Amino acid sequence: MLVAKTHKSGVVTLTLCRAAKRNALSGALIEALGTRLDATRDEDMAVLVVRGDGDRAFASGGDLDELSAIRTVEAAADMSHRFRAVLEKLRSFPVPVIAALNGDAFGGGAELAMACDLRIAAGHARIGFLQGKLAISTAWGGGPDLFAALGISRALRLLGRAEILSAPCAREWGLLDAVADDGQPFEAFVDAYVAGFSERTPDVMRAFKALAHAARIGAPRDAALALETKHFARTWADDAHWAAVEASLGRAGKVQE
Ligand SMILES: CC[C@@H](C(=O)O)C(=O)SCCNC(=O)CCNC(=O)[C@H](O)C(C)(C)COP(=O)(O)OP(=O)(O)OC[C@H]1O[C@@H](n2cnc3c(N)ncnc32)[C@H](O)[C@@H]1OP(=O)(O)O
Repeated sequence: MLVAKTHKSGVVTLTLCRAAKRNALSGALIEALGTRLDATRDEDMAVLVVRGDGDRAFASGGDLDELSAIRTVEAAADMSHRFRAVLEKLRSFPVPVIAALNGDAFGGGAELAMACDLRIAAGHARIGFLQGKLAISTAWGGGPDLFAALGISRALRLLGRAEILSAPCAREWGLLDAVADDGQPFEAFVDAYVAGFSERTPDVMRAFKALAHAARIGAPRDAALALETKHFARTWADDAHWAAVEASLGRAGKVQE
């Protein structure tokens, strides 16, 4: 199995299972990821986690052995479109997607991480857009994602110098939202981080993701506002909202006594 799936308390986790090749993104692995994403998008969940198997790599990029068969401009463009289409499934996934970097995210692996909405990492993980070193540019939407996340100057620096950032540095730059403490087991770190999201109802997380996606694609303000109203009205009228209001008033009452 190339992409394993677990579902626990509102959290679906997809794991890239190619640790012997540092989760290098072969055509088969990318296709399996796309299939899993399609089969998962309507499940009842608050958040999706994507991670790699093992502790060396989240994903070491495109499979360099396999991709070496691609030698023409047309075939390269075709590969770029096919792989990017799968990463688009993450960008437009109906709930927030968290990339949990169990190890290095290099090249296309960094693009995969950027296609997710949030990134967290083990302390030893690194992020590197190494494409320039291989005399290529980004291919799967990671370039635009990186400029949006870091701004022109820092994104150009990372790409142009093919710099590798340590997890603490990537956190300082805002590429990572959280980094595991020294000695903290990775699974416990991920569970604790994700719990903050999985406490929310799936509908609320779908609403927030819709806004996040609108922001990512630079949707016109009118469209973003229409989305906001649509999701807000739905969540407002839902029983979960009124149960939360009751619970909140009950707590407030106790404080006043
Ligand atoms: C269009 C593609 C482009 C993009 O989308 O932008 C790319 O992604 S290009 C790829 C960019 N990535 C890299 O250049 C990273 C290459 N890998 C490494 O630097 C290292 O492997 C590592 C990730 C730092 C891990 O190092 P280590 O733990 O020491 O493992 P090994 O180096 O010994 O590798 C083990 C095993 O895995 C194979 N491997 C690793 N990465 C790839 C890869 N990207 N493609 C294919 N195979 C990969 C490596 O060859 C070893 O195989 P065996 O020798 O058979 O054990």
